[in-house]
Amino acid sequence: MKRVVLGLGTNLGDRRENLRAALAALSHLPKTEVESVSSVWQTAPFDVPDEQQDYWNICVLLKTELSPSAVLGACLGIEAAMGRVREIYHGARCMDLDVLLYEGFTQREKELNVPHPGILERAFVLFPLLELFPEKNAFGFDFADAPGFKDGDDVQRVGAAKEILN
Ligand SMILES: Nc1ncnc2c1ncn2[C@@H]1O[C@H](COP(=O)(O)OP(=O)(O)OP(=O)(O)O)[C@@H](O)[C@H]1O
Ligand SMILES: Nc1nc2c(c(=O)[nH]1)N=C(CO)CN2
Repeated sequence: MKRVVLGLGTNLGDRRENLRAALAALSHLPKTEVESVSSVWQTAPFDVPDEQQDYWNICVLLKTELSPSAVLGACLGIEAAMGRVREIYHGARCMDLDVLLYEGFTQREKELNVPHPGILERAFVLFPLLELFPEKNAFGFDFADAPGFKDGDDVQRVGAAKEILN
């Protein structure tokens, strides 16, 4: 089993229901277990082209026997099943699933770029990620001093996933 970290974000429609639906779908993936889920973080839209609602972001740690490309395929499938439409670059979306980290795997391709190149720059990823890995982690990343924490004023903890998403 490999450990995989996904980043989820939603800022269109009912953000609570969207995160619930995505987590339910992840829990039904074959050969995969959801090991832990970060708190829900409300974050100002970062690097977007228009006026948008705040995001709700979480990170999810999975254990899986799926390959990196199968995990990506599952993420894209969940986005599609939830009705995601891609029109504008970084437009508002009901669900975005990013493969942030996959244990023992690095690939720099447009179709699958892992570790995700934005991790250290994005407060909306760093806050939930640091909750999953408060100390050392198996991915060789030191999140604690990442530059993205400078945007921490725009990040608010909504609550534990257990409370908010049950
Ligand atoms: N690590 C990754 N996780 C998810 N998708 C990836 C990854 N690396 C490359 N991709 C590719 O990116 C495409 C998804 O782009 P999408 O429109 O969701 O980008 P975005 O989420 O808006 O931007 P960003 O990647 O900056 O967060 C997918 O078709 C996928 O093939
Ligand atoms: N706060 C926040 N901003 C974003 C997010 C996101 O998940 N949260 N996702 C983006 C494109 O993937 C662009 N900007």
